[in-house]
Amino acid sequence: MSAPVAGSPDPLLSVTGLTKHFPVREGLRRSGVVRAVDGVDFTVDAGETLGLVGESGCGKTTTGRMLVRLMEPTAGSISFAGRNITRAGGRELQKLRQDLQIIFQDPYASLNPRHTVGRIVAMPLEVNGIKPPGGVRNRVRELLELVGLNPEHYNRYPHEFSGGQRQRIGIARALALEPKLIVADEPVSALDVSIQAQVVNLLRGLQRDLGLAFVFIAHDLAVVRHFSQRVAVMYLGTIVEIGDRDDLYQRPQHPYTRALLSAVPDVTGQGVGGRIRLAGDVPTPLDPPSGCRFRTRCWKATDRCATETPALVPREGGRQATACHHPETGPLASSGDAVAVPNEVSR
Ligand SMILES: Nc1ncnc2c1ncn2[C@@H]1O[C@H](COP(=O)(O)OP(=O)(O)OP(=O)(O)O)[C@@H](O)[C@H]1O
Repeated sequence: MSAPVAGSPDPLLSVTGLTKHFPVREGLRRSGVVRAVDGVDFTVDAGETLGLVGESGCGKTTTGRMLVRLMEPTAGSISFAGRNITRAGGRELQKLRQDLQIIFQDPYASLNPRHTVGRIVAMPLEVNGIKPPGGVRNRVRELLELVGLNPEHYNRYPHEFSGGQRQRIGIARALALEPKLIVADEPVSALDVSIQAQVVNLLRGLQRDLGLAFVFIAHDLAVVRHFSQRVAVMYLGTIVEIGDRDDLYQRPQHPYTRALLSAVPDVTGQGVGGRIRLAGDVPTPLDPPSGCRFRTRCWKATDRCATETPALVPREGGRQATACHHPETGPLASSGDAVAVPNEVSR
């Protein structure tokens, strides 16, 4: 297990060896385990955004849910504001839920259709017995305004709002308890592209004005780039690369990060980094490849990659860390990288 990398020595959130395995059963018999998250380490500073990116199924949502303790980790530890919260329960967990909030991908599914917007946003205050000085109603109106909604719409129902407005309602609810950190799980993926930028800008403004920290989960590297100071790239339950945003986008060292970046369209419709194309499907987390999990799709893989699991090694003066035996060193080409095909490596 490596130490958390590339953050400050006094982070708000620190995660070490975080693991979630889901048992798979056939009848009453346990037949295997889904290694959804398999020993991840990272830190988040107060007021900072860490972007968590990777393809579908790599363990982003599971990680996010463990952070806010909606899911129990199988192993590893989570510390928040200097306290180990991995097994917090009872009143400690209730207090923690005020500091740590989550915004979900599908705003509609997370809003009770039978409750008015006012009631939805007021709910966290009521559940926690918080009585704002000017009253709950005033505080809710303030929150609606803060997220760019009309406070006069207090008595409307979720179905009367557009997708972007519903996500704003979810954000207002998350802000009600004045949290220190918000896990935003694909908060714009379900929205029209034209609305995505508005919601991302709202979150950026809140981060700046309220000093909030975010773990911003997305599969889209372009979205993460606009919002994150640091970025962690996940593959099959592990972090393969983490670093300062500009370093990571300009000089990605892990072949997987390079491949992901080359698939991000730029304004010309070309990949920002050329034409690396990943071969094959993501292997199943029920039976991940030995050694480096990316090796079955990697064009640089050697026999060593099949036998030795690469650790997340700090590079670039500690600002970036990469789990790869054969990291790239140069900047990402602006265009024209060869289409990459993996070596024949046996599993
Ligand atoms: N309750 C569960 N039981 C069994 N397997 C699960 C469970 N929840 C998630 N998984 C599996 O764990 C792996 C990681 O899932 P997770 O939802 O965390 O990935 P993700 O990166 O967030 O994907 P997406 O972008 O599609 O949401 C997947 O293979 C998923 O099928």
